[in-house]
Amino acid sequence: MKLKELLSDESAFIIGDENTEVSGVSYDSRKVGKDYAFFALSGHNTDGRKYIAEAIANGASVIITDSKYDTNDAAQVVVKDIFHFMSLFGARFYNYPDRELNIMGITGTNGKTTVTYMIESILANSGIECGVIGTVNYRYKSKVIEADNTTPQSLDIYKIMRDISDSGVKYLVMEVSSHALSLGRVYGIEFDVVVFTNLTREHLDFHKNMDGYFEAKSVLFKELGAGKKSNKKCAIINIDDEYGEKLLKVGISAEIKLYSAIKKRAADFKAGDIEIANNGAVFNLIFCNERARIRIKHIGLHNVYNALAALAAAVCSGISFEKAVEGLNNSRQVPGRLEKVNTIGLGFEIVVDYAHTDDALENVLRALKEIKSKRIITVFGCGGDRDRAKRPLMGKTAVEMSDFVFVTSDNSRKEEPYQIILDIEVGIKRVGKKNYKVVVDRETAIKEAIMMADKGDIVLLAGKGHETYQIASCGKAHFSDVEVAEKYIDLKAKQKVAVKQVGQREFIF
Ligand SMILES: CC(=O)N[C@H]1[C@@H](OP(=O)(O)OP(=O)(O)OC[C@H]2O[C@@H](n3ccc(=O)[nH]c3=O)[C@H](O)[C@@H]2O)O[C@H](CO)[C@@H](O)[C@@H]1O[C@H](C)C(=O)N[C@@H](C)C(=O)N[C@H](CCC(=O)O)C(=O)O
Ligand SMILES: Nc1ncnc2c1ncn2[C@@H]1O[C@H](COP(=O)(O)OP(=O)(O)OP(=O)(O)O)[C@@H](O)[C@H]1O
Repeated sequence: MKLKELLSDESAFIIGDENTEVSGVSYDSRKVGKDYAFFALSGHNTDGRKYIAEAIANGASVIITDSKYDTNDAAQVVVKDIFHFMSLFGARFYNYPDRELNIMGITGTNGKTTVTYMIESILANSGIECGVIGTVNYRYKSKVIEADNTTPQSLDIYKIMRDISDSGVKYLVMEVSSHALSLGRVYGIEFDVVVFTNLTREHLDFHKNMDGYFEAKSVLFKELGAGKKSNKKCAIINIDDEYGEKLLKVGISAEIKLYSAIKKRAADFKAGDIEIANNGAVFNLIFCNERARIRIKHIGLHNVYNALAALAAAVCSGISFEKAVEGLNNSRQVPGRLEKVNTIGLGFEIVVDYAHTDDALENVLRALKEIKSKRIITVFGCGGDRDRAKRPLMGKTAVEMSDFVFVTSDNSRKEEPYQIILDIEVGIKRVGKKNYKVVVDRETAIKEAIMMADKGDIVLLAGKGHETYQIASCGKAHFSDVEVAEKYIDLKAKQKVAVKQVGQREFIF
């Protein structure tokens, strides 16, 4: 493909031959091959411009930058907004795979992953295969790609979309993070259905304030309908959330469908008569003249909202209400979201959940409180190099809604774990609670929680969910809450047997 075929009417200043051949695209010099176009992105750790020489040495024929670079060894395109330009370039390089797919984009602070899994189950129930891009992984057919980001860079999205479409799959369900929206990772992608789940405090290290965070999310809705696809587009909004209401005012030029559960709002998809049990939730779902009793295996009111969002997205994508209901009722467990660990008959429960905001923690603890348990023992920490302000809020929520809390580490990254815990303790001390213990090492904290647990208790391991790693200043090491829990469940079971045996012997002699 010639460079000039990949350029369009965006403002771009070309230095060199526009007939230069382009055989690949990359924003990472280490992945550049012969005749690649290299995008020199300014990053948060380093500047891609520093790697231009390496990219050229690896075979780059074109360099794309946002300020002129001194070289005669490759053609150069100087652009104003490199992230937007990269997305449009990717669309042309991969020949607009988004136009061949029915794409659902899910955004919001919490629930994105769960909703994508529910939609995947609904589609599967209708015999429809779909690709999924999200926090847990990127997958289609039998292919599973490890996820570095919830929403990857535009070039990666276009590459995956091309592969998905070429494999014969027609649907894509994608989580769209606020970072992706701010950094142009989905710029120009032609979505068919977009969903807003909720907006609560998160990522304010990046967005500065809630207005900035909301602005980022609203981009997905403002841009819906732009592009070449002629089919009807649909925006699905949780109207029980105050930011859902705000979203209605941003100017959406597509059909809007609202969903509501507890607040008696006028909505297209409504849940009523909600019953939360310890094995799931049951509720009535009403859409136009249709009504169904839904039984999902996911506990908690927040999952009723997720189910409404998923069903609405599926129906707006052409799935019949009846089939969507059937699929929802059969939707599978989401890895690391209220995932139960087998406690081999010890009489208490262990639940692993990805809650890493105060709102998510509150929702999960509320869901667990609805299941009649003796005590709730929570293990949690907060991530390093990320939004500091949520730490005391999570501390407060944890001690107020649990019987006992182990405050520990969770991806401390370059920060000192104990420093993060001190921030958490600020919130705990503010409410004067003493029902907690600091155990910096996460494995030890999980062990202590399991050893403390007794019949009828629930141990919540919050924050890491599906993750199989722990990131600290020394690097990334394998770590899984589920595996660690299983290890100490096993130990506790063995100790119990040993105690029993000792007891029996004492009885015999
Ligand atoms: C803050 C942020 O968005 N960072 C993303 C960004 O990395 P960065 O800016 O740190 O990149 P950098 O290391 O400074 O490098 C700058 C440029 O030089 C290039 N480079 C670098 C080294 C080299 O040898 N050669 C080379 O060409 C890099 O490829 C890059 O293009 O570009 C990377 C490649 O695409 C992303 O993986 C990375 O996400 C990091 C891992 C991250 O943690 N991002 C978070 C904040 C994020 O985006 N999260 C949201 C979800 C949030 C949520 O809802 O929970 C997400 O969508 O994932
Ligand atoms: N609709 C919801 N409202 C509030 N909290 C929720 C909701 N759904 C899930 N949660 C909580 O948020 C956690 C993350 O859920 P999920 O992974 O589905 O959301 P997400 O938006 O994909 O999050 P992330 O972007 O951090 O990956 C869950 O483990 C649960 O604690």
